[in-house]
Amino acid sequence: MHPHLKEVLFTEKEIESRVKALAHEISTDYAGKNPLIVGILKGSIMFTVDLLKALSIDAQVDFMDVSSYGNGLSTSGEVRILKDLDTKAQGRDILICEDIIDSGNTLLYVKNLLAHRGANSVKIISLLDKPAGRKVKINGDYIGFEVPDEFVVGYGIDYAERYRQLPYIGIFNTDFLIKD
Ligand SMILES: O=P(O)(O)OC[C@H]1O[C@H](OP(=O)(O)OP(=O)(O)O)[C@H](O)[C@@H]1O
Ligand code: HPA
Ligand SMILES: [Mg+2]
Repeated sequence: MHPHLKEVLFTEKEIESRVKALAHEISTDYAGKNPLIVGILKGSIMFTVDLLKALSIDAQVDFMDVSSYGNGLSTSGEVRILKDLDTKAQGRDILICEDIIDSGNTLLYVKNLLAHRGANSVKIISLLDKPAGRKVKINGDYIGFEVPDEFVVGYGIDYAERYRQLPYIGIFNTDFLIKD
């Protein structure tokens, strides 16, 4: 375990098997469709790639970069688009692929935006759900794991751009907070 973590929540093996089960569910539910998987950068990079590899249906992928956390532990509440989709949302079955739903601000914003652009359907898949963090009413359609009210890192998820490379997910030890 990385020395800046308090605890490992999900091992590489546990993540791998949960992602495969989610991919199986998606492949069944979207059979005969060609969903557009929209990965939200950067936290969802590993999850989006692993999910895509495990799908048994045709799908397309695109990315949006939206950010609201900066380098801190709490959301600014203001969601900014840093990179928009290259693909038209109009008429598509969109599956937004996230690493974590915490306050819900990011997903509420992205879901409304894509629905406004005339998508045929917009659903949410998130590897992690932190219900205790919720500030707005939004839920995922597919969830990998529930997490406690702690700041988690690893498998794409960062604190101040660190720990994304870890193949497992754990609780960040706030003794290692960067103070300025
Ligand atoms: O439900 P919320 O409170 O909105 O939090 C969830 C979002 O926050 C994180 O992204 P962040 O803004 O840190 O960007 P990053 O993915 O590039 O780290 C995370 O990856 C989610 O996208
Ligand atoms: O628990 C978290 N960890 C990292 N980034 C986050 N963005 C929202 N919640 C979290
Ligand atoms: Mg972040």
